[in-house]
Amino acid sequence: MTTAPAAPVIARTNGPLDDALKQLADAVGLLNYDEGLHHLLAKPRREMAVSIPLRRDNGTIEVLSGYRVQHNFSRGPAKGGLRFSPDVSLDEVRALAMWMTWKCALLDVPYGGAKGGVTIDPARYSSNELSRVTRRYTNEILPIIGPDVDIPAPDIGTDEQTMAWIMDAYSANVGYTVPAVVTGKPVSLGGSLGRPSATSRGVVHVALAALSYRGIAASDATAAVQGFGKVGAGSAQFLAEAGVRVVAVSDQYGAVHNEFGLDMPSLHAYVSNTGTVSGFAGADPIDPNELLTLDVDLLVPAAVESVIDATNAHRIQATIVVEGANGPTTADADEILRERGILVVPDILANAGGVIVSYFEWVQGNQAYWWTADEVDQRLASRMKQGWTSVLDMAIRRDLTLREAATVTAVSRVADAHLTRGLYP
Ligand SMILES: NC(=O)c1ccc[n+]([C@@H]2O[C@H](COP(=O)([O-])OP(=O)(O)OC[C@H]3O[C@@H](n4cnc5c(N)ncnc54)[C@H](OP(=O)(O)O)[C@@H]3O)[C@@H](O)[C@H]2O)c1
Ligand SMILES: N[C@@H](CCC(=O)O)C(=O)O
Repeated sequence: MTTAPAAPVIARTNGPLDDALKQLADAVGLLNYDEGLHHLLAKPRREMAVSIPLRRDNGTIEVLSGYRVQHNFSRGPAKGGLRFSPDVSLDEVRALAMWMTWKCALLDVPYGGAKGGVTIDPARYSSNELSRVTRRYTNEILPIIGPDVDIPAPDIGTDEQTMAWIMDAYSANVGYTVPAVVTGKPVSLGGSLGRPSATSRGVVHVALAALSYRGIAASDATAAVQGFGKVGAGSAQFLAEAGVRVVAVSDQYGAVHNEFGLDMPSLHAYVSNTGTVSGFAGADPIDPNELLTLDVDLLVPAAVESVIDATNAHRIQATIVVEGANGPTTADADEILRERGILVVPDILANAGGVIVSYFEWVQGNQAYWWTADEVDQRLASRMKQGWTSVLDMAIRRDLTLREAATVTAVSRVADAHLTRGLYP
């Protein structure tokens, strides 16, 4: 068993579901949809809540809570990550599932939206315990997942290994090997090259486009990145490779700052869950809450929901916020940032790189030829740039924020699918 980490220092507000519903209501208003269609788009199509009994390595028994919410599958199988975090609740998973629907529709990936979660702090459990939790969770949600039904992928607290366990548990149950039941699995089991870095690369593609739109050269730009996991660490690294001066990064327990730019080659020396962020030569520790309000050109929240809220939105100094995380900006804060002229590149566009390459992985399973890492990166870049251009064009044409333009585009595609299929009640 791993050592218990120190208590997190960043406070979170609740209410991602309220934020997701508010964004949908705004889009429905702009699209002039009736109440019935609004209701259809707001309500998840299917939800499952499960209990997960776990015998711990020390012999004691715990019963954990798990969820899988399929918000929509009008455009294809449900799709979305599985989160292991102590903050997981049914409402959080509902919000995340809805955002997956809009993300897939916006980037024209032929999936609906889903999300799963287990209320657990993975840092406090051994790998064997996490394997048992994942396998039992998979067995419980087995009736509603499958390669053409709902396809999980990594999210907070889960990774390639978690996907391998899901694939194994699912395959053992059905009696044959089903790689396409998950994406984000190891390459040795049919995973795609470039999937681990896809979300971060996508974040950086749109971040560079947003900097250019605001007339800021990458080589003159500074950035701060909150969260140093699968999305945040890669974002910091790829921004630095593009010439951006990354002056601060943080994780759940600490943050470091260097006004001359963090020494990214030492990035891999970084150690998480130690109570401090380490491994950055010449960097000073700062309060992680301060990272969000640093005077930088670009802020990339890449950790959890609701970190930019009404209490700190007035103090954000960045010119551009690129949402690497899902739901990092509350609805109240969004309004404040809009009034202050801060450009917010919304999550459903900014962090779509992961699900785009998940789709490549899912499709490649049936192909004779598998794309090289360079081919994956090129295809990803082209879809992200296309997504950025179409959202920006619509925002300018209709005088909308980027979030409104993105949500309106996505919601109208999902509504069209419902109406064309004749699912409208
Ligand atoms: N993975 C994907 O493919 C993907 C794709 C699209 C969007 N996303 C979204 O991106 C975000 C991050 O996901 P991830 O996959 O990078 O997860 P991850 O690998 O588990 O990393 C999460 C990071 O956030 C930090 N963190 C957690 N709680 C925090 C808090 N309260 N304040 C500040 N930092 C905190 C963690 O710190 P510790 O290391 O100290 O725990 C860790 O550095 C989530 O919103 C996720 O939904 C992920
Ligand atoms: N969890 C990721 C990836 C989803 C996927 O690849 O299915 C997201 O929020 O977009």
